[in-house]
Formats: sequence, structure tokens, C-alpha cells
Amino acid sequence: MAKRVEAENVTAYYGSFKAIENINLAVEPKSVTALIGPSGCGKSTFLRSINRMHEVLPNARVEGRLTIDDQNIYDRDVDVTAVRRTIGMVFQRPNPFPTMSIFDNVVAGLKLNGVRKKSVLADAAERALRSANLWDEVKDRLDKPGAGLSGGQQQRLCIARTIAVEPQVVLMDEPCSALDPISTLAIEDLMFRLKDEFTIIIVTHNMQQAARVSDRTAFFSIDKTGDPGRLIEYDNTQKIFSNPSQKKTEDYITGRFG
Ligand SMILES: Nc1ncnc2c1ncn2[C@@H]1O[C@H](COP(=O)(O)OP(=O)(O)OP(=O)(O)O)[C@@H](O)[C@H]1O
Repeated sequence: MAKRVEAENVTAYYGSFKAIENINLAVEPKSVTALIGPSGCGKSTFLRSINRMHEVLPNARVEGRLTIDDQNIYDRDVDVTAVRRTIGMVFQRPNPFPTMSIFDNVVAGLKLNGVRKKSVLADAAERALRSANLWDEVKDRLDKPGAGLSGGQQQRLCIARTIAVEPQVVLMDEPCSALDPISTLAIEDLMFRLKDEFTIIIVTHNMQQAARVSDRTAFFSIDKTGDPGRLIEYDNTQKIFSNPSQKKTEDYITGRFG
């Protein structure tokens, strides 16, 4: 079930370095939200704070509230593993488990969750691979290594693996940056279809991609090196790219800076 995500005054640190400051932003269920902005403005840091991955690094911490529907995932009694299970993440480089078959890659999360029954796993694998638009390409070689697929197929496999556990939110950190244009279009098409079921938040350097795939766009920026990243403007994608309210946003999207 897709969920609403709301950040309230989210600030994140690497040691004493404040990487993002007071981010406030609400993401509606069943939508695609793009995070854009110049290098180093904290897009990935913010993304990783949404599933408590940021704090995995030594001395990294997050302040503020981050709610998934009404649950603050930073509450003290929250089970961090459960948070990471319900908020899936797709990375820049496709990272299938190299020694596992295509099938085992897709069901890895389900097995970790204790699902053992073969028919349940088989149904879930087919559903996830169909949703990831990969089924027809792999249905006759499910027992072959995932690492044997093309880069674009591997990324769709990783998306299948992520959605197989039916996460409430899917985070994508530049999921197409290592892919060719055709594979990129396949993933973009997929995002468009996946938002029927999931809440999707994507970091992208590619503004055309943000404009093509997202309903809402958040523009982050930094004043100068060493300053924390801030959310400058957050609005409907069409508005951001046609008539932004902030001069900084306009300068960025028209290529005058960044
Ligand atoms: N592991 C880390 N340790 C220390 N500082 C980090 C670490 N990762 C990122 N930073 C710093 O935090 C700030 C935000 O980085 P982040 O990767 O979130 O930005 P970004 O907008 O995603 O950048 P890019 O578009 O280049 O990927 C930068 O100043 C970066 O150098």
C-alpha cells in the first residue's frame, strides 16, 4: 500500500558537517517526486534519511521528524529493520546479488521475511517481474545468474527485487545514470506505471527525466561549499519547469547555474 511521506525540519549530519538543513516536504501516495539540484546539495542524503540508511555511516545522524503516514520513523521504539523493509531502495548501479539466479534475486527479500512456500515465491516472482516489465525477457531463464543480464535488465531486476516485498515507498537514487538511453526509457516507463501502486521518490541529475516522470519536483541547493543543502522550491513539476517561483530555481533549470 502506497503511503504518504512527510519530512518536518529534517536536518542531517556527517559528523559535525551539516549536509542538509530543515527540509520540509510532503509526498503524496501514488505519485512520483523528483529531487533535483546541483552536486552536493544533499539530494542523496535526504533520500537516505527517508529509510534510515543515512545513519548507517559512522557519526552520521538525522534530526527532525519523518513520517510515513502517521508513524515517525525516527521514534525511539521504531524497528529500523522493518522501516528499511517497507521503504525500498534502488541504487545508481544495478546491484543484483552476483551469485544468485534471477529467480533467487527477486525473492531474496521475501525469503528473508520468512516466506518459504515454493508456489508463493513463484507467484510473487512472476508478479514482480511482470510489474518491472522484465518477465518476457527472463521467463525462460529464471535459474540463470542475475549478473548475466544487460545493465538495463539488471536494473529492472533490482526494481523487481525491491517491489517483490511490496514496499510502501520506493526510493531511487539516480537509477538510470549507468544506463543507455533505451534502458533509461524503459525504467522511466516503468516508474510511470509503478506509481499506480507505490509512492516513488527519485533523485536525478537529468532535468528532462524529472520533467518526464515526476508529478512534483523538489529543487535543493547550497549557497556555497560547506553550507548545508536546503529545499528552495517544491511544486508541481510543470510549474517548476515552466514558471518557478524562485529565481534560484529558474537559474538552475535554465542552466545559468549548477
Ligand atoms: N559519507 C560522507 N561523509 C561525509 N560527507 C559526505 C558523505 N556523503 C556525502 N557527504 C557530503 O554531504 C553533502 C551532500 O552530499 P549528497 O551526496 O547528499 O549530495 P547530492 O546532492 O546527492 O550530490 P550529487 O548530485 O553529487 O550526488 C556534500 O557536501 C557531500 O560532500
